[in-house]
Amino acid sequence: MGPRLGEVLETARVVSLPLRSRFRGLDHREAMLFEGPAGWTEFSPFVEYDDAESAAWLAAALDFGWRDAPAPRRDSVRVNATVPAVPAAEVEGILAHFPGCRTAKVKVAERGQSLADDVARVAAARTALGPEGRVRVDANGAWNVDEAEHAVHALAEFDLEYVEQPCATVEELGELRRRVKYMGIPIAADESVRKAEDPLAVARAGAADILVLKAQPLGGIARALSIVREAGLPAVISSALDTSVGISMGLHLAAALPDLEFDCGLGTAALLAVDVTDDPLLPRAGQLPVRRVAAQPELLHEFAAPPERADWWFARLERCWELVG
Ligand SMILES: O=C(O)CCC(=O)c1ccccc1C(=O)O
Ligand SMILES: [Mg+2]
Repeated sequence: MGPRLGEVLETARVVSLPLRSRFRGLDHREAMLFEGPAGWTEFSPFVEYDDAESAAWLAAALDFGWRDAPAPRRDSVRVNATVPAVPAAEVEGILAHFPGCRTAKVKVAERGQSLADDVARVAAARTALGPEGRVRVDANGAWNVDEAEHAVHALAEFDLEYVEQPCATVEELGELRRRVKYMGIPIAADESVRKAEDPLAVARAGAADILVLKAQPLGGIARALSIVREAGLPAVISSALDTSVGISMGLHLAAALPDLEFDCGLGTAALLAVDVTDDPLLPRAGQLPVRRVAAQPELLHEFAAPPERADWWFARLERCWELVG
């Protein structure tokens, strides 16, 4: 079945990849990569996540490295451009890294910024994409219900495709959804799925119209597929700012879904200044091909994390290994 720990340790490497712009307060992305019989795989919970939460990411990494992914139902996946909380003047430059993407996801509600910053950034994205483009926003749960309602009103003129995780809790999402329903702007749940004790609670409460799913935090492709099946809501598959190896895991999840009506947040390799392969999963003509990715030894070496960071990741791997069981 699964590997022995020694087998994982044999190929495991830790990288620290510079980002093109700050994202989630980061300017480098650390990730652990290792190779199983099914191919290269990625274990990259954010460094502040505790072991219990990170164990699901390890289960996903082991699943993708040691078991074949489900049969793909499509050979390419349309992706959105991901726009970090940059000044409006930088939006065009970001979008240029996502050639052919008709959809942009714009980060909003960044700490230290104002609603006017969000309005300017979203306006820039709408101007760049034109009236046929699709613009969605992601607040990562930062607004309370009143702030979210106010922001939705301020952003509605840019014709939003949906608002992702406007508030932190399922109750707040449900309340906001009732308040803005008349405007026809759907609510998507992200953290309320991937960080919740019960990922189906938000669907059961009728608090969201769309689920955003990430393969690693949900424990892998099979578990994410069963959440979609049981929730009965449309799904958007997204990355967690993974390397191209982790993106490939998300792509195989997106490719296995019976229905995929929204563009997926899997174009984020474009936010990295370097990757672990010289054939990265970068959007072309607004899409990614569904394929596996091999990490290249010379890039793993060139962008290796400092020794003390690698030691930290190996210790984390061993602690999470105990929890996965
Ligand atoms: O969905 C996307 O466009 C990219 C992924 C993304 O935004 C993201 C990346 C890392 C951590 C959290 C998130 C998020 O969707 O909140
Ligand atoms: Mg999100």
